[in-house]
Amino acid sequence: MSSTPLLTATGLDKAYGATTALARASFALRAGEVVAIMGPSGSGKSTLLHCLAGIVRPDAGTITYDGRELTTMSDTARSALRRTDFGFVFQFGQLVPELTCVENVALPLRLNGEKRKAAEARAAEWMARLEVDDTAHKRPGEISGGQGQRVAVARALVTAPRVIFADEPTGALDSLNGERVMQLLTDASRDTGAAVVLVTHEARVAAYSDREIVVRDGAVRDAEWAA
Ligand SMILES: Nc1ncnc2c1ncn2[C@@H]1O[C@H](COP(=O)(O)OP(=O)(O)OP(=O)(O)O)[C@@H](O)[C@H]1O
Repeated sequence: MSSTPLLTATGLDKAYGATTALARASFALRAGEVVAIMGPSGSGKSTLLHCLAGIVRPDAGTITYDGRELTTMSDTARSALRRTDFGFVFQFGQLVPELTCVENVALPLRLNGEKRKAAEARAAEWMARLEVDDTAHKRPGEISGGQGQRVAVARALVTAPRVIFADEPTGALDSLNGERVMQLLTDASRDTGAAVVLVTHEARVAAYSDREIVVRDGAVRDAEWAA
């Protein structure tokens, strides 16, 4: 491959007690590409995503992001990196119920020290982009599931991350809403140059990616980066 990967994982092992979640899993992601992680239930997809995002520390193996070794970084340094360089979209319950939607979208900017007005102005731009500007002053409990996921995508994009990690982002949505979320997410990532790592078991969702990899029994089948 011509371009150097932005994020590389090599030989990841992870066990939870007697359960092996990852076994010599390897993965590489180029800047700006959209990759779908597929595979059977329990095969290790979410564990791989969480390791790549610096949320779970693998038992063995290395993860390099933009020249930095994630596995040996301090927890503080990894948290800082997650806030500045990564965005996250999960399946459920990720919005803070007490905050309005615009406050939720602005939250990552506020955590990075931005003033409320500027943060909410930028949040409002992303909400318009994701076609949920009408939910700005509602709370998450007052909007639909599809709107909630689009608010979550706006929140993931608001810090201009280089990588967005999405774990079953359409898993709780009907197919029409799911497709809309995927279209808006991938359009926005292509415009901003953010890479997307997406866990899904739905071929229809994976179809929005540039490339699919398959996890089986904790190992990755990745034709493109195979030695
Ligand atoms: N926190 C945990 N504690 C104990 N076991 C875990 C934990 N997280 C994952 N596992 C186990 O590790 C294996 C891999 O789980 P993982 O969630 O990564 O799979 P998955 O492919 O994402 O599954 P699914 O498609 O069902 O979400 C499974 O056997 C799972 O039960």
